[in-house]
Amino acid sequence: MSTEKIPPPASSSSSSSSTTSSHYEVSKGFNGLDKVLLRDARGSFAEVYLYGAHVTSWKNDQAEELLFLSSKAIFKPPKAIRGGIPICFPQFASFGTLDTHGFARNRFWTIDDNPPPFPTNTSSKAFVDLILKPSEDDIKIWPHSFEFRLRVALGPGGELMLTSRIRNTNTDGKPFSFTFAYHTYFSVSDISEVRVEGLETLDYLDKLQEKKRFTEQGDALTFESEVDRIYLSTPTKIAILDHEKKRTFVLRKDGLPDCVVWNPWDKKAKAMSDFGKTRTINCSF
Ligand SMILES: O=P(O)(O)OC[C@H]1O[C@@H](O)[C@H](O)[C@@H](O)[C@@H]1O
Repeated sequence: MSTEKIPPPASSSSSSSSTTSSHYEVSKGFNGLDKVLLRDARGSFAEVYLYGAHVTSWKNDQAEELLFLSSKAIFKPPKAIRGGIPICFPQFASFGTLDTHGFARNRFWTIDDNPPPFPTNTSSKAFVDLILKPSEDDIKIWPHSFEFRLRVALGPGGELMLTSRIRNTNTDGKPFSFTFAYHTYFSVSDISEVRVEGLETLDYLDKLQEKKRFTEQGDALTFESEVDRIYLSTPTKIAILDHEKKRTFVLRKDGLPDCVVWNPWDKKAKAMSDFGKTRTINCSF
């Protein structure tokens, strides 16, 4: 994910650290939960809670926050954090028997300082590798053994890069299938001023109409009421244009064909005790 923008001036913020590596710092966050801080040489920043491997902040080199994090977010297990980037695994939404969006977003992940090498080397100097393995209780509700490795990195231009590697470690060699999403909440100024480009002419399942299939007609997707759709077979590049902020989020993805666009609008947002406001657009892959 990256942004293109005409930036206003802003000050930078700092946070005290308790552990450091050459690539990240570990610090205490809300309710004493551990969080990892990433900073690059140009001043871009990301914050990742080990609870859920949840990215809760991504700032550009002007210290502008790019993700929405609800002011009412509850940083307390087993509740998932509202905003940022929840990881939905092994189930997206209610596509299965597990609780909505699976359990990875409300488990404690650990830092993996010795991950298997990546096929291509990234030039990032600010990154962290996290890992989740199922507990015995997890295996009772989802009977598969796995290793989920997530790398969160800041790219050379301050881009936020997430890479997931999921390995089947079932001892009997049994395959498993899963659904997965980065459930990113982007911070936008006024949702009525936002357009999403790259989804036009595509088919989508409308979750507000019993997942019926429709074809997107407009030049770009705009918002006038609640939207909750799964766009199918989407391109590798999608853009979110925020006219008021004069900012464009450019989303690039690989290996994740579908794209979920969700905005709860006022009524649904108010019904969620941990939501706060609706100036957000949720794009999940
Ligand atoms: O409240 P949760 O479990 O984080 O889910 C938030 C939303 O997640 C979206 O992906 C779903 O399409 C919505 O229907 C849902 O309300």
